[in-house]
Amino acid sequence: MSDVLQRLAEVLEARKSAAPDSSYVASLHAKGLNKILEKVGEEATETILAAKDAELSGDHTDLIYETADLWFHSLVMLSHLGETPQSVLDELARRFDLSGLEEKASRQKN
Ligand SMILES: N=c1c2ncn([C@@H]3O[C@H](COP(=O)(O)OP(=O)(O)OP(=O)(O)O)[C@@H](O)[C@H]3O)c2ncn1[C@@H]1O[C@H](COP(=O)(O)O)[C@@H](O)[C@H]1O
Repeated sequence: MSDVLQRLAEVLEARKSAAPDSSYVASLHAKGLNKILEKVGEEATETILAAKDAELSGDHTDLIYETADLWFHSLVMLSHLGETPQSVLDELARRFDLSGLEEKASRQKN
């Protein structure tokens, strides 16, 4: 796993037992899954709008910023449910390996 994801996952985990008023992530955990999902939804919408603007303007600053917000809140959601970013990376790796094998098999057929 990327070092940043690993370190961030550790902080998010620690925030689960922190006092709600001590940090933003602790306050999200205290408010519960619905609040976290609301934030994921909001950030997804903001990312879509930023992508549309990026295409028109060629400026990707907001696109990167909003995507970071979306990834971050998705990580809080995973952490709240007892999951880790490593599980998602493993799934992506599994699909990547699978598609690599399919590509090889189709090359062998031709
Ligand atoms: N990466 C982030 C991160 N990205 C975004 N955010 C917060 O996510 C929120 C984004 O929501 P919005 O854009 O809707 O802003 P808002 O209006 O302030 O949010 P709401 O009042 O609507 O909830 C902002 O408050 C940002 O500060 C983050 N907060 C924390 N982190 C990381 O999480 C770690 C733990 O954070 P704390 O729990 O705050 O210590 C930090 O060390 C950072 O590494």
